[in-house]
Amino acid sequence: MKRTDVLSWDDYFMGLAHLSAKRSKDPSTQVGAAIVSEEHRVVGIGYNGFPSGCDDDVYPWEREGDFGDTKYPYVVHAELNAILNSNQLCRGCTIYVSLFPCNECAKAIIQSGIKRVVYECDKYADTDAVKASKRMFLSAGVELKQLDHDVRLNVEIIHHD
Ligand SMILES: O=c1ccn([C@H]2C[C@H](O)[C@@H](COP(=O)(O)O)O2)c(=O)[nH]1
Ligand SMILES: [Zn+2]
Repeated sequence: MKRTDVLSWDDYFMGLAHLSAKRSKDPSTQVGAAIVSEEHRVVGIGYNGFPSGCDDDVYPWEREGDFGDTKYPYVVHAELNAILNSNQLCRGCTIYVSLFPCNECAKAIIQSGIKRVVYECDKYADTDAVKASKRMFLSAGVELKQLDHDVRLNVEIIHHD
């Protein structure tokens, strides 16, 4: 008899987004994103981190201070990295993202033709950035779906002798 208690597509791809987030060096918020086609093929994945060539031991991870001394002007968001890393057009795709996209990511998501956003955490829902995102997604007809549960990953690395 076949197994039936398998991961749903949504949990499977949210799990992939979480796996990607595990690459993030951001000490406070690690975000992962996975773009998936209508045929359930992975088109791109990403996490939040500094651009290539910008050494993450040199650039700041601070949240507060002068703007240029914080991470904010430098970090590439997970969603944008997933779009930039994509191996085909994102038109009609779904993006799975562990944190609701900010307004800058929302613009990139809409312009790349992504039609659906599946997300988990919405901890910045009260910010102007996320309010602007939701406004743009609504105008652009992008479907939003928040998972009603969290996908947890326990990745264990077992070293051989
Ligand atoms: O749409 C988004 C919004 C934020 N991020 C990244 C950018 C930062 O690295 C963190 C947020 O850091 P806080 O310390 O929680 O302010 O999340 C993203 O990848 N995508
Ligand atoms: Zn963003």
